[in-house]
Amino acid sequence: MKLNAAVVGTGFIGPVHVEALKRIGVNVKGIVGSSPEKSIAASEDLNLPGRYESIEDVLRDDNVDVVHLATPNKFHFDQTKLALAAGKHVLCEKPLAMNSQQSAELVRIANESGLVTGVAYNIRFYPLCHEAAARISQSNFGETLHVTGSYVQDWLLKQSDFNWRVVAGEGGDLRAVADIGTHWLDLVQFITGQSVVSVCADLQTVHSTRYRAIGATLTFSGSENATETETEAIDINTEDAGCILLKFANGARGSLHVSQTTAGRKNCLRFEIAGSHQALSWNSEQPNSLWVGYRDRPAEMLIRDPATMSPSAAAIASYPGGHAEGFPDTFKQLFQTFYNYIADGDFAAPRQFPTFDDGHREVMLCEAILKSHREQAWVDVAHTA
Ligand SMILES: NC(=O)C1=CN([C@@H]2O[C@H](COP(=O)(O)OP(=O)(O)OC[C@H]3O[C@@H](n4cnc5c(N)ncnc54)[C@H](OP(=O)(O)O)[C@@H]3O)[C@@H](O)[C@H]2O)C=CC1
Ligand SMILES: O=C1CO[C@H](CO)[C@@H](O)[C@@H]1O
Repeated sequence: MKLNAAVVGTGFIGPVHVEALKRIGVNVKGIVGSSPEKSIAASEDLNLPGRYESIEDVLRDDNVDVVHLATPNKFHFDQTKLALAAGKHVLCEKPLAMNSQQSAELVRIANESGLVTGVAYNIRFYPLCHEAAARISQSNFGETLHVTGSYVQDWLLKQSDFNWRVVAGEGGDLRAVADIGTHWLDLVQFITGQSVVSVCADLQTVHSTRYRAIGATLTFSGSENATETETEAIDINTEDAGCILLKFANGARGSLHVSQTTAGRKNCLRFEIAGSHQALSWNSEQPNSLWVGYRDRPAEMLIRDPATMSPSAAAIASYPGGHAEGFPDTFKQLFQTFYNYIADGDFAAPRQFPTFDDGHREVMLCEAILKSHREQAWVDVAHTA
């Protein structure tokens, strides 16, 4: 079954979606941005056939089966509702919504619609992250004891670095945690099969004022690339960094450090998961190797290779060992899993991709983290819709 897609959002990640969809043979009909001119220019740049001027144009097109939402966070709720009302399957970028009232409503509407919905927690789709999940589910790993790690970047280090994410009204009340910490939290819960049930957070705003270049800069473009020198001062109420203690459902303990102000760390997610017999450690900047630690024999470095990995990990690796796969491949593998599910047509089957339920749980987790920081106390994570 050949499916047709359209992408909303022409900035950093929208074109990544387009590229990944083309690689798996999905027919991408067009892309839309914030204005008719930008929408048409982006479709032309990406060699897409459609000339949509707005999301409404996309939703009117009966030939579009799936809509990808790659817009700033504050648009996800309304755009998802519109797309579902128009009968489109939806793959939404993270975080699913700005708050848990919104994300709960999206779960409800999605369930009632009978359509297929997912959230782009792409990091799960590094093959060695699936391998870690497969190994932890086996008895020789033992019980999960501790889960530690970090997600750190440097693109918001300078006071002159600016992006819509730093403004609460655009990205949400939580920023570094909701923008990148949420990937780590989704990932370790996916790998361990254990939910985070309680959190104790301490967050830090490094720059309580930032300077926005008049003529805004795009994600990852760097303040030095801003074309205008004139700036305006903006008060910032969102966190640049934070530390969070974690309790998992099985009693395991953990800690996460998140920062968008760590010089030299470009986009670095690390985890170490200690079990009662083994430990596993992985770094997104060297994603093709997974460290496996033992008490009574030398540690191993497992190299991404479909010939030696577990079946679930081999299934999402397209290239033989030694042929590095990375960030763009994670979107390809996520989308392949999502589109295969739609094409198979059995929507009662288990979903092997991040769902709106997962996205909603992440939003509730973020809210617990913010509450914990504000109260300077442990907070239990709500688990109801
Ligand atoms: N899974 C992942 O690894 C990643 C996920 N993300 C997520 O993707 C989303 C987008 O982030 P990113 O690409 O970095 O952001 P950018 O700011 O780079 O791009 C957002 C784009 O959306 C466009 N836009 C704004 N409003 C609308 C609208 N109403 N309708 C259609 N388009 C609109 C913007 O247009 P204009 O340029 O005119 O402002 C811009 O081109 C966020 O939710 C983010 O969290 C982001 C990066 C990586
Ligand atoms: O989801 C995300 C992951 O990484 C980006 C960089 O690649 C982020 O900043 C972003 O929003």
